[in-house]
Amino acid sequence: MGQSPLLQLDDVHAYYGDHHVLDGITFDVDTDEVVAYLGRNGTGKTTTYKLISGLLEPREGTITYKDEVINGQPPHKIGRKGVSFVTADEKVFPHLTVRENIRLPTLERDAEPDFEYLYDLFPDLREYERSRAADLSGGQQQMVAIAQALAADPDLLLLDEPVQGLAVQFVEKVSSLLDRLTSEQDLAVMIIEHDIDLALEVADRVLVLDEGQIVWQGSSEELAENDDIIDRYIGVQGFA
Ligand SMILES: Nc1ncnc2c1ncn2[C@@H]1O[C@H](COP(=O)(O)OP(=O)(O)OP(=O)(O)O)[C@@H](O)[C@H]1O
Repeated sequence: MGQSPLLQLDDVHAYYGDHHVLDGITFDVDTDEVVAYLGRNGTGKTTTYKLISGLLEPREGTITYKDEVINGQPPHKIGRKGVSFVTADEKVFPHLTVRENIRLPTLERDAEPDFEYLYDLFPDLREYERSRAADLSGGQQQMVAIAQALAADPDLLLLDEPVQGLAVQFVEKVSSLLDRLTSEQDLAVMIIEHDIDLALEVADRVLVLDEGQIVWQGSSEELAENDDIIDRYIGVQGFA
């Protein structure tokens, strides 16, 4: 018998009021893989992250993480089990310093983040560690948000459009960062990304969501050769 996946969603449904946003989604994520979660705006990708991280409860279906059903558990409990969610907005506390922001997830534990490792991943942050997050650029704030998520020593990192609106050199940094993280740690990453080229570059596997259903899944290589799926469900939304 093989090892069970890190994360399993089985026939998961989610609603906002009467709005049926996720209509029975089923997928697995294994440790050490980067999974791109693609689809047009408003199809339910962020909602899926909210379910996995406990911000929203599925109306039907099960979410299993490390062999435990986690539906309905509060976010702080799921966070302690190893799930870190980097949201697309409200990334950092602007009035806190970089170092204080990074420390936040470990405040209630008896542990300090491994600042040396984090500053080695993000050298800019060592230089700005005493600066208020508000004084940093958008790309630097994004690094703070990812460093903060990593400070919790996650097993599953959920990234929601991590390079949206950022400069090309930052896009390259995220790509090499994910390579490094998955080779150095037992970490699974899901990434919501509208830049299809970046998604295909960083991901091992791709899930495509449309109207609340997973309509395609396969390797990045398979998707790169499947113009039909790209045109129908993803479209060309790269950053010029
Ligand atoms: N808090 C909320 N209350 C009501 N409806 C919501 C709420 N959040 C999202 N929705 C709706 O649920 C649907 C799915 O939203 P979601 O944010 O999950 O999509 P998405 O695939 O992440 O989109 P995008 O790529 O634009 O971020 C959309 O129709 C959205 O308007």
